[in-house]
Amino acid sequence: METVIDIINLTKEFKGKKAVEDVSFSIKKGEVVAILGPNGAGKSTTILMMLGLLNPTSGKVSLFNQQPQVQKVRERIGVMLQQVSLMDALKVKEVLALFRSYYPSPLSLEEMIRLTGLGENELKKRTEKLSGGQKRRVSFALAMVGNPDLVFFDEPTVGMDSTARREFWATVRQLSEAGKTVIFSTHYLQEADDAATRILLFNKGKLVADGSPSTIKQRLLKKTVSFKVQKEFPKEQFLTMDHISVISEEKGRIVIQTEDTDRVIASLFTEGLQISDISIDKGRLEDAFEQLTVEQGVS
Ligand SMILES: Nc1ncnc2c1ncn2[C@@H]1O[C@H](COP(=O)(O)OP(=O)(O)OP(=O)(O)O)[C@@H](O)[C@H]1O
Repeated sequence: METVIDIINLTKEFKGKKAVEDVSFSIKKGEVVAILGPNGAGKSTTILMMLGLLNPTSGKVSLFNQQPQVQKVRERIGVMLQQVSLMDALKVKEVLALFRSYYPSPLSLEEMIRLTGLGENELKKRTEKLSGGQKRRVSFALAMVGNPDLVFFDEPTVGMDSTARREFWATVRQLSEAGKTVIFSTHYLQEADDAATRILLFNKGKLVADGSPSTIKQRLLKKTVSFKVQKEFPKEQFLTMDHISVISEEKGRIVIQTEDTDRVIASLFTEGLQISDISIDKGRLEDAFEQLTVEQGVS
């Protein structure tokens, strides 16, 4: 599959402070990639360098095997940023027509409407009369106007209601199926889990995890088996088992952290221990995210 983005040892310093440090990854055609991380993690700085809007201190970015500033590359990129600024005096339809005129082979107006769900009503409105959610729809349409092969969405669903969100992600899926590459940043972890084929997790300027949502979850979620015991629990013996990482006692229950809850249950029964009130907790993505961004350095 064609490589769309190649980032090699990318570093950005602001006044000697590293905002992005030695980040490398590549993205292939058709991937839907979520860029996640807490405030100040380096997401925006990385995206701005990918777009060629900020020069790296060191390292290299290439889009479609060329520098991001090259005009032919720019024509293949669509961007929707957080701050939507539209030309106030114009109607939505006029703004769309104006932007269409900038591109060599733009989408038809009908196609833009179909993709973004803009209604006749909204098209006739002046942009300053739009609600926040409607403005984002227009901004989405403008990102798509040049029929781009690569699209960047910065926190795309902020201000959208749940229906608009669902529609937006359904459209993103269609775009990916049509071979477009999509990169988005979000603070909604569930959204990254649902919509992305891959998650890049940033923390303190570094890329701390890179993988499919399920791989990341599998590696990071704290899965536990907990239960009550009649007699003393043979902790030392269980800690020697390779599928068990931590054993603790909480509120009169033994809690075993593990990557494989099935094997823990099997081991408990093989040992013939008298246990009761077993509970299995598969962990939550939100917690995994917290854990990862607190504990640094998981890669
Ligand atoms: N133009 C700038 N000048 C100085 N420091 C900057 C500049 N832009 C970003 N930084 C710093 O670089 C670090 C990374 O910022 P960045 O905006 O990339 O983070 P982010 O992950 O996008 O955060 P958020 O989720 O809050 O948007 C922060 O410490 C920030 O203060």
